[in-house]
Amino acid sequence: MKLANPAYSRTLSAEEHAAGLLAALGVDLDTESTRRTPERMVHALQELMTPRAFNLTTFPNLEGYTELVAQHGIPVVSLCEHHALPFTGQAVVAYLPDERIVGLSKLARVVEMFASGPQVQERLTKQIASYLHDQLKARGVGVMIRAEHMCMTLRGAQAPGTITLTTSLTGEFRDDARSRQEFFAIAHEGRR
Ligand SMILES: Nc1nc2c(ncn2[C@@H]2O[C@H](COP(=O)(O)OP(=O)(O)OP(=O)(O)O)[C@@H](O)[C@H]2O)c(=O)[nH]1
Ligand SMILES: [Zn+2]
Repeated sequence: MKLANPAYSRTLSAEEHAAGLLAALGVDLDTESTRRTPERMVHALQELMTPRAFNLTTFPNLEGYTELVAQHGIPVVSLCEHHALPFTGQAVVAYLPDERIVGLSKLARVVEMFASGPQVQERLTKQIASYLHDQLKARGVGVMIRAEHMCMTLRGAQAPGTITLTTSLTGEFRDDARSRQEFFAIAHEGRR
């Protein structure tokens, strides 16, 4: 990862920037333990910002399954775009199939795809729902995320234990009161 900075006559590598940042904050980078810290820091951030590639495999809904399909406990690991600190939690993803059903593992992969990189929880939640709605041509998609933001539990407000809950509903989940109720009942049932 190269970061261009017009203030420099050449392009500094992300590693050099990391070393500069840590040194400016007073971290001694001249010990056996910290010598490779800038490199590790860049790799760690790259890991958090790079989603794994996958195919969104779907199958024909031959049985005409029309009820809700829901998955609980999908891990959410993302970076708050305001502080570049992690926020982590779990997602519930549900959809009402029409002509296609999705490979179940793909729900977790879609969450990872949008969670990778700087985010806000509201946008993440909405992106997952909109993407699945469009790709599956589902009758409805519901997403609920519960997450802890390190930027407000470890520092700043220092409010450990706070959990932020966001939801995004499309199609029948948004427009039909019964479907919406069913989504929320199922989403809260899986609460851990
Ligand atoms: N809406 C939303 N806000 C977020 C999210 N992640 C972090 N934030 C908030 O972004 C805000 C940034 O506010 P600032 O006042 O600029 O930052 P700050 O001075 O570090 O504020 P404190 O965190 O209150 O110490 C904070 O209130 C964070 O809690 C998110 O996913 N969604
Ligand atoms: Zn933050």
